[in-house]
Parts: sequence; structure tokens; C-alpha cells
Amino acid sequence: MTSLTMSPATDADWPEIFRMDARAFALPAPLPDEEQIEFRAKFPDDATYVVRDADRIVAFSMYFVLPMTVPGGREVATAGLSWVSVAATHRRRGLLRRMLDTQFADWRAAGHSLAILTASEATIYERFGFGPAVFAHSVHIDPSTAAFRTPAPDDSRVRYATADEVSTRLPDIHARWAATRPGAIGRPDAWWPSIVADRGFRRNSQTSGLHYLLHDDGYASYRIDAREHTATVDDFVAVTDQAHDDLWRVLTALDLITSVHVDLPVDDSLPHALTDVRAVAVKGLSDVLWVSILDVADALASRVYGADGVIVLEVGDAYSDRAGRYGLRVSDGDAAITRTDAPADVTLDIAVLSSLYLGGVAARDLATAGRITGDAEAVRLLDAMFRASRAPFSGTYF
Ligand SMILES: CC(=O)SCCNC(=O)CCNC(=O)[C@H](O)C(C)(C)COP(=O)(O)OP(=O)(O)OC[C@H]1O[C@@H](n2cnc3c(N)ncnc32)[C@H](O)[C@@H]1OP(=O)(O)O
Repeated sequence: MTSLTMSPATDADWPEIFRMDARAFALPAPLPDEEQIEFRAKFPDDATYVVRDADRIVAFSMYFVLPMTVPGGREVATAGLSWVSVAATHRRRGLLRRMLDTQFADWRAAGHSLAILTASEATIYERFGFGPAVFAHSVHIDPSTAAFRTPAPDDSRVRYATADEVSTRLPDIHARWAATRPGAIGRPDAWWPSIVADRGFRRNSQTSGLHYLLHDDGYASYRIDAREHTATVDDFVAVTDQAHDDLWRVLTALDLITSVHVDLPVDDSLPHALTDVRAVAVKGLSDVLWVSILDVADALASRVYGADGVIVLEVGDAYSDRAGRYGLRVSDGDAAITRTDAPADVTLDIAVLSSLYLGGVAARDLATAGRITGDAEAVRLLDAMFRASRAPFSGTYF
């Protein structure tokens, strides 16, 4: 390990970083130049690390600063860990741990109270205090049975749009949507070109480019698989219920399409708007966003709660220094948090508290699974406090 050094990435490192990450993430390699340029434009200069073995790069990690909506509607700047890769030649020698130790210190120094990530595997990040916090249903919709209960409006405001129109309209629509959903991740300006660009490596020879549907209060993009006659929704954002239904009326009535595939929030209203609830078949449940609370008092004070009350949490943390006893006093939905010596009502790990944070996992279920201990009354209160009015949905993979 002594020959291994860690330092911020320099401009000259990027071609090698792209080669290494393409190998690690099983992406097509080499990545075309235009895609490398697009990716590079998304990365901040001051938040990237490489590990070198002599003069070769053998590991990389970075983070974005990403706004995330928390229950109650406040937007919190989070540290979004991403592009973590360790060369197959150097795996399981502690490089991920070493990079994360540095990232954690950076996040703390920058004053972030929350870190987030989209995980390649579900067994890696709990040891660092991350818990799965946002889930999505992967669904297949059968257009032949997907009839809406109410007639279509005469004046549907959904239209096909060009990439240029979409580029102009999406940022505003997306920001308006993000304010309505806990867990929604805001997209930095530098991300839009690559989201709309529809680059070739995201499709195979049978798959169409992106088709864009636009509404004053929403949009959707999808691709068609010409051999399977399926459509896969790439992005779906609706600020209003009307936009949601108007867009889905179009997407569920695409001629010659036998199945529409999409990831939906777990509380999406679509099945209930249809005459046949089985038209929306849930094929899987995925853990789309992991959260780690970095500063317990700050993070817990940022969100709004579903029930008032007083509870003492005994938080465990085997990775860093978040362990301790925290008193949570909620009044009119707002919390005051203090360190306390009072007896604990419930005991839970920092990863479990992080899973609860956005309201996407119920305290009751975690207690049933043995991940929270405490008497039934305390668990009921914890459950009621951490509920959110809507299931969280992040909407962006990074
Ligand atoms: C946020 C993101 O970017 S998610 C993407 C993560 N990257 C990938 O999946 C790309 C392919 N994989 C890799 O590049 C690497 O295998 C990594 C990054 C997952 C792991 O890197 P390594 O340097 O091998 O991990 P490191 O040796 O530091 O292990 C740290 C701990 O995590 C554990 N661990 C590492 N990888 C895994 C895994 N895939 N599954 C379960 N546990 C794992 C190790 O056993 C070790 O446990 P311990 O310290 O508690 O005993």
C-alpha cells in the first residue's frame, strides 16, 4: 500500500479515468470523445480524487453538490457520491474505504449534513452509514388493458417536441416538480445537455433515439425497441395531476406498442386511474437512492415531521462519530434536536436513521425486522413522526 498515493484529479487524468470507469461500470469502451466531453463538463473541479499506484490511476471517486427536497419541502444541498471505481487489479485492498474517509472529511468541512448516492450493489455502503431511502417500482404497462376511468380531455395539451424545445423548457418544469416531492434531486445546469443529448451508448441497434413529450406542466421521454415493440420511459416529470394523467394517456396509447416499461414512485396514482389495476404490473422494487446523515442534529432539523412528540434516539455508528443520544422534540411539525443523557426510547444505527429520513421506509417495518429496538409505543411515535405525505422519489440517476 505504501506506493499508493491519493490526490485530486487533474485535467490530464481524465482519459485514464474514463477508461477505468468504463471498465468498472461495464460501459462501452472507449467512450466516444463527445461523451467524454459531456461527462467532463458535469464534474466539478474540486471534488474528485484519484489513487495512483506509481504512475497508473487505480481508483477514482468524486462528488457532486446536489440539491434534494426533504419532507416539508425544504431544499438541502447534499454531497452526491458518484463514479466510485477501483481497478480490478487493486480491489479489496481498502481503496474504497480510503477514498470515503477523505470524502467524509471533505463533506464535513464543507458543512454538508447529508450524503447521497445511487448504489451499484446493495451490500457496499451500509458499513459507512448509508441506508436505502428511496425505492421505485419497475413496472410494465399493458396498453391493451390500460383504459382510463375518465374520458380523455378534448384539449390534451401534450405534444411531441424537439430536443431544442425540451432543453429550453425542462429545467423550469423539473425544478417545479422537484419542489413537490421529498427525495427529488435537483439537476445542475451543466447536466442538461447530456440528459437531452440522447447519446448512442445508451441504446442498441434495435432501439430508437429519444422521443420527447411536452406539456406545460410536465414532460416525458421514451425509446422504442423496434424488435420487441416495447417503449421504455427514460424520464417522466409531472408537476400537476393533470399533466401526469395527460402524459400517461399518450404513453399508454402508443400504437403498435405491446408493453411500456418505466420506474414509478411506489405511491404513483396511475394504477388507480385505470379500470384494470393489473394493467400496471410491478416487476421489481429497486433501491434508487441511498442516504447517509452526516450531521444528525442539522439533518433532523431540516425536515418537517408527520406527528408531534418527544423521543430520545440512541444512534449507533461503527464508521465515524455520529453515535450518541439525541432528543427530538417535534412541535407543529418542526423539530428541535439536542444531545441528551436522558434514557433512550429507541435504539437504531445511523444507516437505519438515514433510511427513515425521507419517509420512504417505515419505522414500524424496520422495528419488525429487528433494526430498531424500543417499546411498541415509542416505535409507533417514531413511525408517525417520520412518515412523509408522499413517498420520496429521486428521479435522477447519477
Ligand atoms: C456511489 C457509486 O459510485 S456506486 C459504484 C461503486 N462502484 C462499482 O460498483 C464499480 C465496480 N466495483 C469497484 O470498483 C470496487 O469493487 C468497489 C468500489 C465496489 C469496492 O472497492 P474496494 O477498494 O475493493 O473496496 P474496499 O477494499 O475499500 O472495501 C471496503 C469494504 O467494503 C466491502 N466491499 C467492497 N466491495 C463490496 C461489494 N461489492 N459487496 C460487498 N462488500 C464490498 C469490503 O469487503 C470492505 O469491507 P470491510 O472494510 O467492512 O471489511
